[in-house]
Parts: sequence; C-alpha cells; structure tokens
Amino acid sequence: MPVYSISHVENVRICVVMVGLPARGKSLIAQKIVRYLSWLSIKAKCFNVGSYRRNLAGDRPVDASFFDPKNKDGLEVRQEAVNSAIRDMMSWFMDENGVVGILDATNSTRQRREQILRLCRENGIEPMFLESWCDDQELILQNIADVKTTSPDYTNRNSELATDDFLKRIAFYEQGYETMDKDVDNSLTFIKLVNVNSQIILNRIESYLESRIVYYVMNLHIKPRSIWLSRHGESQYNLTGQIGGDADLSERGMRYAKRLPELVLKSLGEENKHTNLTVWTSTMKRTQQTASFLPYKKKLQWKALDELDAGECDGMTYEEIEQKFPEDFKARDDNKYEYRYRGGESYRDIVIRLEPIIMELERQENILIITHQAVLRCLYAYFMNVPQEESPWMSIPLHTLIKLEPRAYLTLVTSIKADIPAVSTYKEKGTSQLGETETMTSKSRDIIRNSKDLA
Ligand SMILES: O=P(O)(O)OC[C@H]1O[C@@](CO)(OP(=O)(O)O)[C@@H](O)[C@@H]1O
Repeated sequence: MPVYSISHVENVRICVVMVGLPARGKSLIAQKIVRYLSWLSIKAKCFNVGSYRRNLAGDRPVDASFFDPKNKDGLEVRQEAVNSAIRDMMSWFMDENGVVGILDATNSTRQRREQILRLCRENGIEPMFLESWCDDQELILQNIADVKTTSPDYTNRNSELATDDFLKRIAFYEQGYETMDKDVDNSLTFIKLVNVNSQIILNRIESYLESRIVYYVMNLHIKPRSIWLSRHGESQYNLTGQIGGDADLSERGMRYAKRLPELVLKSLGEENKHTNLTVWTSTMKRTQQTASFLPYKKKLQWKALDELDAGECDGMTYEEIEQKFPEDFKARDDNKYEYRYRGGESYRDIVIRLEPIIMELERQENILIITHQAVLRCLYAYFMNVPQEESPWMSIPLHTLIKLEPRAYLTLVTSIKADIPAVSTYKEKGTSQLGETETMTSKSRDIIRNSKDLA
C-alpha cells in the first residue's frame, strides 16, 4: 500500500524565498530545510544564486566593489544570476514535480521580491518569504569566519582581508535593504527570524506544509553541541539471530553496558568530562540495560525509538523468514526502505515516527541516544544526508559509540569501538540465508565488520 506524504495530500508547491543581508545564516537554514524535507520524502531543492553569479562571472575576481549599487556591470551579472536561478527553479517545479524550492539569495529589496512573487503567482506556486534578520555583531563575525572566508569568492586570500572585504560587501547591501514589515508586507506569507530565534514573527502561514517548515525553523539553534548514538549491547536475540523481541543483553552486551561510561568520557575529552548528557533510550529492555551504568541523572524513554516492528516475523531469524515468506524476503531485499513487514513497519514508517525526535534533537544540546539498528540508521541518515535507498543497508556495528558534531555545512563523525566482541547482525543485500549452517555465534560473524565501519 503506498504511503502518502503531506505534499501528495495538499498538492501545494512552495517557493521559500530567503531574505537577509549576507552572513545571516540563510544558506545554512536553506540547506537544513532541504535535508529535513528530503528525509521526509518531500521533494525539495535549494537554488543558490551565489553559485549562478560565480558561474556567470567566470574567472573575474569578485571583491566588494562588485556589489556596489553603482556598479552597472555587477548589477547586470547579479540580475542575470537571479533570473537564471528562478528559471531553473520553475523548470524544476514543472518538469520534476518539485514541491519545495528554496531561492537562496539576499532578495533584500521589495522590487526583487515583487519580481519573484509575480513569477510564483503566474506558475501556481505559493511564495513564502523567510527572513533572517540579525544585528548581533558577534554572530555576524562568527558567521563570516565560519563560512565566508572559505567561500570560493575568497580562495587564496588571507582571512583578515577576506573578512574586511566581506564587511564592505554587507555595507553595500545595507544601502538598499528593506526588511519584511508586518504593515507593508501584510498580504505576504512570511517568517522573520530575529537574531536566530530570539524573536520570531509569523505572517499568514496558511498550509500544513508551510507550518511544518515554520515549526522546523523555529526549533533550530546554533549552539555547538554533540549527539552520541549507540546501538544497545549485544542481546540474547542477536546471538541466536532472531529479530525484534524484547530480549535481555547477552553477557558480552552487559560488558558493553559497563564499558559505555568510559567510552563516553573518552569521547568527551578531558576538558569536557563534566558535561552533563541527557540519555534517551527506547522502551525496550536491551537499550535500558545498556544505559543502566551511565552516571547521568536525566534518562528518558521514547516509544518512538523502539526497533522496527517486524509484525508476524517478530522473533524469527532471517532464515526462517526466507523459508516461511519467500516472496516477502525477496520484496524486502528489492526495496528495503518501502517494504513493510506483515502487520509491522517499513523504514519509511520509522522515519515518520522519528520526526518528533528529530525536532526535539534540533532543540536540544548534548544527547546520547541508545537505540536499535534500524532506528539508528534512520537517525544517521538525517544527519548525514544519506539517500533513502542506501540508508537501510548501512552497517552500524554493535559495541560502537558514534559521535556526531553538527557544524555549519556538514556533520563531523567519529566512532569509538569498545574492545568487546559481538555478533554481526548485518545481512547483505541479495544474500540467501538458506543453507547457512553457521549460527550467529560462529567465528565468521564473531567480529565487528570493519569494512563498512562509519569511522
Ligand atoms: O532492517 P534490518 O537490516 O533487518 O535490521 C533491523 C533488525 O535489526 C535487529 C537485529 O537484527 O535489531 P536489534 O539488534 O535492535 O534487535 C532486529 O531486531 C531488527 O529487526
């Protein structure tokens, strides 16, 4: 049975028009929205006018004077760049059934916004303006340091000169900047973020999809933090190759639970060893037992973090499933993301139930999540932008602590292995389990597979 997403039900197409001076985090917000919506299977794409401008300008060096409103040549190239980006975006909406297109540019004047508005209306696309307004100098300088000085506009330039030049560029934009204003822009759909999210102004948010985007953006913060992910320690079911269930940890799984506090400390490093983490587990015994030796007071259980529900196959081995339901076994191999166990769940179903977890994770600071193979794959896919068809096939070994550090345009990943053996629960695509006489505890599986390690 097909699973419909909200974009099918509502049949809306939205153009998110970013608004704001340079170095206000617009591209970061735009890319995060695309990642979030794509993870939810809503077709989204970002059109960055800066890249179009760089393509048009060719090898010509671009310094602040290019952005001087009196620079005719500069104005022409910039107008041409925005025209091309809009053209491509409209074709993407029409030819590729795009649902949310994001026009990532300053769009800092009403005249420019009027042009976009007109084109959206002519093409039956809902325009939604998203302004990032910021006067916090520290934040602006941080943004320039993080991103702009490594931008292709400043290759081979020393970072002090690049920062200076960038501040001049901002000053040119300030000359004509018109902020979104409730009185003047009353008829438009817009979100205005003031100094990240210390104040948020909303105007005429109408569709459900718009409200999802608003809610997501409202939850974003830019404080540095880390997220740790771990599967539970090896369970009794892992040893026998059974899926699902609510088994206890094996003796080695218990050893992992006892080792976990030490791994966390190692990952925090000496200077952060007193950092207080919040621990999230599923409602299943194996994750709670794994968390039981962690010294942190705040431990929360989430039903949404429970393992993929295998329905009628719960408690069976892959071999038994292949014997009893050969068609299902093949169908799952053919499309693991969409395949839904009889009376159970698919990976797509997990993503849907994980949405509140992602929303909460965006709001929180340091969190350690102890969960299950399939759920961990889906969480990892969100942070690392892993395509849907690949995510159910990622190998996430037992007895390994993964640390994610979300940064402006990427997420850093490190992993630490506990030196405690565990079976591998990884089943490769297209492999039959029939005729396999080895048990899960046999030597060949009694390793953590290094080849597909995430580190
Ligand atoms: O989607 P696949 O690759 O089958 O992985 C999910 C499976 O992983 C398992 C282990 O095989 O997770 P877990 O260790 O949390 O019990 C099964 O319970 C679950 O059905």
